[in-house]
Amino acid sequence: MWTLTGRSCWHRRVLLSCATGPARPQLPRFRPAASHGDAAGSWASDRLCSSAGHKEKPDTSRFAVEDIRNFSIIAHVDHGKSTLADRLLELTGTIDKTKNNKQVLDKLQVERERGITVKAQTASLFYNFEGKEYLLNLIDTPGHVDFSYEVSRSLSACQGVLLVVDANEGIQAQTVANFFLAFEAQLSVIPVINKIDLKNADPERVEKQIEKVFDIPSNDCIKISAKLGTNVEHVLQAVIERIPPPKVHRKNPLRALVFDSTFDQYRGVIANVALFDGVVSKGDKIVSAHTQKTYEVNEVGVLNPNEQPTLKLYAGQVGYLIAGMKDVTEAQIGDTLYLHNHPVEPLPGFKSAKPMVFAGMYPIDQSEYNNLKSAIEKLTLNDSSVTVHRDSSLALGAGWRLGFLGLLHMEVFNQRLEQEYNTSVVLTTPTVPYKAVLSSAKLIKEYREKEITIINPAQFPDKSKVAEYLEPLVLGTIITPDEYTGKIMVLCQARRAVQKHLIFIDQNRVMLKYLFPLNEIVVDFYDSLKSLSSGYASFDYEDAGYQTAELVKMDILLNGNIVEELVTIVHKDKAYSVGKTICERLKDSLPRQLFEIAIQAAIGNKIIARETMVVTSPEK
Ligand SMILES: Nc1nc2c(ncn2[C@@H]2O[C@H](COP(=O)(O)OP(=O)(O)OP(=O)(O)O)[C@@H](O)[C@H]2O)c(=O)[nH]1
Repeated sequence: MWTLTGRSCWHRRVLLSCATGPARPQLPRFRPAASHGDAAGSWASDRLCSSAGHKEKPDTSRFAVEDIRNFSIIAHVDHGKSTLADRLLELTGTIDKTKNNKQVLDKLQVERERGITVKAQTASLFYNFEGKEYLLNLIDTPGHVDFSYEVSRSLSACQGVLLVVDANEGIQAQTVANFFLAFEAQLSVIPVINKIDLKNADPERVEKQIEKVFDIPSNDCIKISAKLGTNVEHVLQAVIERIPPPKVHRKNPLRALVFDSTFDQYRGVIANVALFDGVVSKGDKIVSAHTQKTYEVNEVGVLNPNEQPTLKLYAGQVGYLIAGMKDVTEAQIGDTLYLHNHPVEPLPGFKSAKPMVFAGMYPIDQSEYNNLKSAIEKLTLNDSSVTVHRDSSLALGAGWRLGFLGLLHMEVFNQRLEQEYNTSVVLTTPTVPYKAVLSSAKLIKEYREKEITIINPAQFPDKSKVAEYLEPLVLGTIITPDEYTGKIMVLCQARRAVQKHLIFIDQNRVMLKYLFPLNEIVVDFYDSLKSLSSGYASFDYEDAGYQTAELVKMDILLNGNIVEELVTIVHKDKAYSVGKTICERLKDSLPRQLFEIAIQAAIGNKIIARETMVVTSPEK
């Protein structure tokens, strides 16, 4: 028998060693880290081109609404958004042309290390076209499905998009998802076929795909090499000619949408704003429609891509605003800011992000609780798609249960906490949000709702209280060369998926749509898909509601004691295989002990799997 202290100590070590979460989701290739000192936010500043004259306060008053274009770059992962952004920054003189300009807008350390964009980034470009100067506000967006909330928010500040498609890979799953985000937002779409310099590039085939899938005439496509700069000037021309200027009224009272925000230790909240009406200047008194609090504006400016103070910001422009918001809860993404004494109808804002996975997060040491709390608050200001609930665990103490848009999102958030806030955390195994429909009026009264969402498996309500359990569904899109279709169908069936759609997007590429239980794809589906299609299939998914499911709670016991943090919810049909796998993995990963440990998986009182960790003799 363990003493309580002894047990919880040992128990805690067990959790630390096994609470590493599941296998990594789709991790893109690793680019070398940026040089030392490339802290978030500082990287691009020294690359601002002084010869372009924008180091002084840019005067944005000279841009009439007709001279402004607001656009995003959207694409599947790795199709070249950030590289195209680099070339656009160079062509407009925003940064010097040097060989070192690689993904300049990917400023975060995590982005440069992983070679992916996780945070949308804005840059205001000043461009002279046919004797007239334009203000082009560009927002570079992430491609990975876990960061699609960044894309949809960015689109709210835009009238058009550059839809970048790789000339070799063609349309992929995130190309389709991102196109429909832009289409639903009624934005002008300019298709850009990138990487035409590649040996296997087939831009004509990709043009046909774009025509077939998106109904965009093939001669609307611009064929470029962002890497070499080929035809990139045509992209700027198309932005000016094909994207309409914003529809705004400068004479109306101020209406500004907060579409993103960051926290600066010294200056407080920096809100990225798109002005739909009016003008805002330093010294103005503004009100948050969300909190009704009044603030004085300390600074306004454009992002070039670093903050460049200006005298004013005018309707139609995209920029930033600092107004002494010190508390992170004051700056809500989606909020409308207006002038004191000039209330306006708030802008629609954004649908809140729907977390797809939840995991417990705890400080390694409880004395770090307050530091971690403040770090999480600041980081969630910059990443509003993370949801936070207070939680506690016997072994790990006080902590939180955080909701993320996917496992890569969870990893990136964790990495940013470490890199930007110098914290270390324990993350528990992620779970998807199940629901339970309560069975009686008495229970509904007790819980104050008919349906409860279970974000912590330890709180899975007993069957006696429940009319039915529900599991979350997603509609998955898979694009693959035809030769892998059969194997992919088998994989999908094994994941309890139901086929909804199959079309050929060209002679040998298929687009499949399947309804999946979210739980079946969240951990290792993408890895399996990639390995059985030799890396060629791509995958994206969107929320598709809930379905009734036969769910059971599976306890994991170590020497007969339930480990609350390892409780899992599983579909009844998969309980045996999941229980067996967990026991085997625990046996391999737990630290060896001087006593035998029985590792068991149980449903109620019934043991369904068991492994035994044998005694290791102490080293002589
Ligand atoms: N050959 C060639 N490679 C390119 C071109 N454009 C981009 N690349 C390469 O493609 C890879 C991905 O480019 P990125 O610009 O990071 O792609 P992205 O779409 O921003 O990636 P995410 O932000 O992770 O979605 C990098 O290795 C680039 O150097 C091109 O025109 N030709």
